[in-house]
Amino acid sequence: MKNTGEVVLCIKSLSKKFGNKTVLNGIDLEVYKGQIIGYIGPNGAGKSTTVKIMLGLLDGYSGSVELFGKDISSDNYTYKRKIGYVPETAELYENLTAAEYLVFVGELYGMDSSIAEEKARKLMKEFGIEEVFHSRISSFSKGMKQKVLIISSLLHDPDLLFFDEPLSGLDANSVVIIKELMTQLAERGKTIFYSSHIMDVVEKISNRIILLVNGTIMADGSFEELKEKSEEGTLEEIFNQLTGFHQHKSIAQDVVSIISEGKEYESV
Ligand SMILES: Nc1ncnc2c1ncn2[C@@H]1O[C@H](COP(=O)(O)OP(=O)(O)OP(=O)(O)O)[C@@H](O)[C@H]1O
Repeated sequence: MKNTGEVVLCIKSLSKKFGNKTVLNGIDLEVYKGQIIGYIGPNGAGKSTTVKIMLGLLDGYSGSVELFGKDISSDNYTYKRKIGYVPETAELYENLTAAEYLVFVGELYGMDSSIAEEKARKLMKEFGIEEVFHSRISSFSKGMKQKVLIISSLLHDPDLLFFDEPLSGLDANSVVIIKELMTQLAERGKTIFYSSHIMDVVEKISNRIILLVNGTIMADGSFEELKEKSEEGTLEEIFNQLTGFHQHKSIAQDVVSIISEGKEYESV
């Protein structure tokens, strides 16, 4: 996909092994300011591994990763202040209150604590959870924890956002807010790397979709471009076609018959 905008992220020949297993196999990628990248692929394809490398959480890779024009291996982590991250599974400090946690995260990003607290309170209000600002996170529902996580990724106004299944546990109203939020942030020049298995959301909000299979980029383009090439209707169908998966009916049938096997034994 061609774009003449400012390059925010540049990956060259990125490979990563865990033991003998090659998880990323020579990835080349340029991402431009204001893009919403739908980063998709089967379980175990290497999506989280790529994101963790870009965040400086994983090393021992080959190739190069540049964020905001600087190689992350030679930068002294100042680039991290421009990044927001919602991990797929997060360890929140649940003994802290939301206020304590968000101020702590804000300070990690170099924010003044009173500014972080004020912004955090306002954002909690927007997400409808202001009344639990001073409650311990351990008492929150899954969706409330997810909202705190999303707020913690946005508090410092990052330029690049990594969202790994950010809608997990959110109710339908909140999902609409986050989708709209992503669109508006991208319009303001923020770049969003959005990793998800919910294909209809990826299809609607991404202006570029990257499909990773076995550590290799198998498709890269707008939804319309992928649709044209694969001659399929929805992103879910394109995904199944490009990953060569057509056995959903027979697998479901096998599962149903395995489940009913126990019943035959019982009735004997
Ligand atoms: N720390 C690790 N040690 C060994 N193997 C790992 C480690 N982290 C990931 N892997 C392996 O690397 C492969 C890619 O994992 P990764 O988490 O990047 O996949 P993913 O595309 O994010 O998958 P999912 O959609 O299931 O979240 C998997 O086979 C996984 O088992």
